[in-house]
Amino acid sequence: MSQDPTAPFQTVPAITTELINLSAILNLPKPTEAFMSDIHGEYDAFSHVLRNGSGNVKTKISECFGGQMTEQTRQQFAFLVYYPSEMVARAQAALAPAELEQWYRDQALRLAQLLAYTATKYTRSKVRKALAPEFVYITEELLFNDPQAADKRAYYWAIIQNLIGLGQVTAWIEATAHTIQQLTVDQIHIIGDIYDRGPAPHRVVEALMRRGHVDFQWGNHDILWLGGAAGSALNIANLVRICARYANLDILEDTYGINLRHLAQLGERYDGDNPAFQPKVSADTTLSAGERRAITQIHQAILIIQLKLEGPVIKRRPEFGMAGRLLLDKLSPDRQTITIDGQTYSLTNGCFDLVDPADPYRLTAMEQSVIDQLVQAFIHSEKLHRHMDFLVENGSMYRKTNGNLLIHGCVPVDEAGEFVGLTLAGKTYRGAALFDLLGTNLVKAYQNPEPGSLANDLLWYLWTGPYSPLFGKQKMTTFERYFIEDKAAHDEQPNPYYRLRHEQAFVQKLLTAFGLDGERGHVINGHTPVKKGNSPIMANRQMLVIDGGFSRPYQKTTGIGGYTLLDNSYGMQLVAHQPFVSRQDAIAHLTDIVSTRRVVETEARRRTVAETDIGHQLQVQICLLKARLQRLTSGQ
Ligand SMILES: O=P(O)(O)OC[C@H]1O[C@](O)(COP(=O)(O)O)[C@@H](O)[C@@H]1O
Ligand SMILES: [Mn+2]
Repeated sequence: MSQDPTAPFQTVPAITTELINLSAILNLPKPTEAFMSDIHGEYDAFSHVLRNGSGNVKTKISECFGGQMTEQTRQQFAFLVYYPSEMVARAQAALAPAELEQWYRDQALRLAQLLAYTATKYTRSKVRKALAPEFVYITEELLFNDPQAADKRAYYWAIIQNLIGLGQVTAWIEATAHTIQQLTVDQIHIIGDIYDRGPAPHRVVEALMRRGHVDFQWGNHDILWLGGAAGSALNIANLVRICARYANLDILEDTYGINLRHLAQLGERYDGDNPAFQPKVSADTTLSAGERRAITQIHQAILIIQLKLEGPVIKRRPEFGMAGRLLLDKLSPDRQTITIDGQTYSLTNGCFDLVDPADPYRLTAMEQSVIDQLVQAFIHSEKLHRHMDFLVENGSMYRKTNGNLLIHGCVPVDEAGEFVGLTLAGKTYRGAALFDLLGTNLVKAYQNPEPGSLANDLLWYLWTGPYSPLFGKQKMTTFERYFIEDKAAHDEQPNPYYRLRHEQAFVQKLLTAFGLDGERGHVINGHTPVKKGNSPIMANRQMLVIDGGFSRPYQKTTGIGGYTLLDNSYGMQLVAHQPFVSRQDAIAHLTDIVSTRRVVETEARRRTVAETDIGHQLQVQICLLKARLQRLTSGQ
């Protein structure tokens, strides 16, 4: 049971002080929340948005310094807050010693002023926790003293002068810039899909671990990795395939210590030039011809393992309703065609030599040993577990926060908008119950890896099952996308949710079904890139789709980088981002990648902490403390 936070306050003075403290907090402005999703391993782009607080740092600078700065100065100063070490290095390289000293003084003063401005929304104790411990004393002195006050001026400047003289100013600038980043956005909500397609998901997780104040809604791609760590062979086959597809196998080998040598040996059985399996890389890739060839081979080997592994799971779990995905047994004897749902398609780029027509789902001895070794490597990767522990501990299938519902994919429904779901042991789980069932099983499967158990099989269902809220489509046409040219066969049929989510009544029904206020809440979704020309704001502003558009391979579809959402005391704003080129480029050209802000909701009056979930908890504590005070003062 969680501890009673009012327990330490038992005497009249202690209760009185705490009551004053809590009531004051309730009156502070509501802290800013940022919502991001579909980061897909693009660490640099994500880190940029984290550093600029979805454009919020720049807004704070404008508010704090008003007309004092030119646009160029403001931009340079903003970049000092985002990338302090790089911007300091730039100044050091460009300025003569005397100019540099002046620069340090100017920047230190500005940073202290901006920090004071961003800190006004918070209690002193919260600000102290956000300060770098080694500079707490100095920074507090700068924060709470006015450089303009005559009697304090000399003291104030002496602190800055000493920081410079003692060679600490650079470290202080870096620490303070990070504190400003942190205070500009209080809580970060990630609506899923940190992993896959991009090169550095592990760095995204590590950045979030460092930063704290973060929660996740698991995305279907995150589930592949969570499931991998829990020993699901199918999840592993899928994620290794995607790593090969996007030339990211080094995440496995170098970051997570998963040896792919056996898989590469198996790959030698395949055609290194098969066009359907060439890695998807940008034109400026540094892959050698040999690497390209090896990846192409691995890609085929692991897809065939995946397709074979699907057979037994689909057969032992008829309740998953996935018999339509049994495809290897539908190949023609010559492997030139396949018949799906009565329609025969010719196959291109086939690679079925290791598929035994008499027993198509049987793994060869080598395939079996490759996948067994991979499963062991995933279960025992210490670093992977550290990252997945963080995702499990701070994550969930959905989240209700300050009246809003956060979900990666969808709430599965039928054409009429009625909730549908998974029937297990005669019981049908739909709506919130479906999420709860899948979430409980996920944690169970993660904590106790048991390949072949229902909980373990559900990890794969979450990735691709027809009623998986994280997938949201009727089927995943992976086989068809590799081997059939006819695009009609690639259709995955999105759940009717994606049509209905444009309607306000439907969104209100969802909110109510999850125990939220249908009139006031919002559903916040990730998962589906917002295509060029489409609006991310639907259902009379109650449905917000914020695929961050970080994924480079998908930027052709979105046309822009994508969206993030900010919710502060004034209301909600949707921030559109341009594609991010690179960290070096952003710093060299001071490009912010924030293009436009669209107001979703404006509050008639500024919202306070009292109107947030935390505020409601504080109000309960206030009631308890008042009752205790009354008992003490009335002598009961
Ligand atoms: O473009 P890729 O990487 O081949 O992936 C396509 C597959 O990804 C999916 O869209 C799932 O990934 P998302 O969660 O990113 O949408 C599948 O529905 C589809 O089959
Ligand atoms: Mn997704």
